[in-house]
Amino acid sequence: MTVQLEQQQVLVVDDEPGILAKVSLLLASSDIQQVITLSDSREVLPYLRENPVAVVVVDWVMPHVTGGELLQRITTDYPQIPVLVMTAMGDVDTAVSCMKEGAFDFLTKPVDPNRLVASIRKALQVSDLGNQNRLLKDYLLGDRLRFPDAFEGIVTQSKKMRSIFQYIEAIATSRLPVLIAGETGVGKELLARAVHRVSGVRGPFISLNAAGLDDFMFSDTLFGHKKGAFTGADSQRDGLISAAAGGTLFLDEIGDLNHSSQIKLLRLLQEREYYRMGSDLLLKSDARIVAASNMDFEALRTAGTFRNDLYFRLCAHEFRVPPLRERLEDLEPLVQYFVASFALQQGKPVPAVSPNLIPALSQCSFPGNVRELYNMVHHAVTCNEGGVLDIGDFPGLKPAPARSIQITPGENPLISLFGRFPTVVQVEEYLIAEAMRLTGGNQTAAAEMLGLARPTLNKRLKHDRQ
Ligand SMILES: Nc1ncnc2c1ncn2[C@@H]1O[C@H](COP(=O)(O)OP(=O)(O)OP(=O)(O)O)[C@@H](O)[C@H]1O
Repeated sequence: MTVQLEQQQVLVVDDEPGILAKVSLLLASSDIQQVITLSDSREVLPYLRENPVAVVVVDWVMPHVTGGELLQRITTDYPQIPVLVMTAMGDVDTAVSCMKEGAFDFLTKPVDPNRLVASIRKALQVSDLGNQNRLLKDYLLGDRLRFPDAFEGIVTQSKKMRSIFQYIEAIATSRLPVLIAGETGVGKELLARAVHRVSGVRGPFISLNAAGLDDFMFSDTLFGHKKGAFTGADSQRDGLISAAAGGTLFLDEIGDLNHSSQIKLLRLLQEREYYRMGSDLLLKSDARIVAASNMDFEALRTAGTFRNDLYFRLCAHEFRVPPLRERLEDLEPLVQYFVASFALQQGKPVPAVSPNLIPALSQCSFPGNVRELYNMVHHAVTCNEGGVLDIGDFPGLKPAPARSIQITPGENPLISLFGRFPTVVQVEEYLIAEAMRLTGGNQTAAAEMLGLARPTLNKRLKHDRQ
């Protein structure tokens, strides 16, 4: 769950544009890419309200809002953001007062480039660690979600699923791709929609299923084409990537993508740029990519059918949705939810669910996962007329075998002793009788052996004699 350095924004504030340009260049050449500069200190607080900034570097002396005032506001309102202060006044008093106010570091102008880069790197690490700590704390503190509405319609009681919800919240502000793995029908698309909702982007959620698309179909559907690009291209097509502007592009069945399409997708992910078919005009995309597949990527990569570089681009954030058979605690709430919604759709009273049904369903392996259960319940509710949904409403479903424990006498000393597995009362009686026998009837010694008070043993013996 690490927050990648690539996405961590460094905000540099100085009223001298020349210094801002120098610092940007220095940081870019030191592989710190996400640098935002502001020369008007009045814009800093509004910017922080809207953007996930990891580190702030401020000049101490600035018109309008001074570095000191900013430092105070940031350390109060955003205690998780380390603030580095730069100042031309290398005096001890300023250094002491800004460190007292909670600055992360203090750098004297002209700033030594190596020292500045080293200090920002350290601050980024601290910020990243802070993020992880907060996430971990949230996780340990329990089940709380910050955006429960985003997960509405995903029915679950599974801890594994709740951890996925928390992971989705943790990566919400990142714009890096997300890869969702899991068998068919586990709910990958539902979770992709949750990623979209939690991230709060304004654009739409656009879905493209890559299964069975050849390179031409994939390119045309995703990137669109220019009018006249090929026979039959009577008008321009914008493509789904254009439709997903400012939103999320969900690429389903990504493991099916052929080699040429993989290269085009890789370019889109690396450069955030693409061409419509038949056009030389380079277009930009800001859509967030969420991809899903029910295939085993390790096997695909080993077999050479899926490019390693594309995989590593896609899996900046990655999670696996467990199959239904690994979260059987979800069976009952899902059945109840589907029964109620299908009955409502069909204008029927909601049938009761027989207590035998869930144990019987628990025997199924559900290769089609929640989708398979959905279809089974749909069929059962449609056919049911008795008002109670039972095993008979599910073709081929067998009752769960009665729970009987077979123990052979040789395997268990209790069975050898009692002839069958004894009850608690039988064991108590046996223990008391044995203690009395071994102590020659001495109740005090027997009570001690049994861990009982003597009056208790006495009472038990009297009771047994009655
Ligand atoms: N936890 C859930 N609560 C309610 N409905 C669910 C849940 N999980 C899955 N479903 C339903 O099951 C069906 C399959 O879900 P979805 O399409 O998200 O699965 P998928 O993993 O994307 O499948 P595929 O790999 O075949 O594309 C949908 O009708 C979805 O609404």
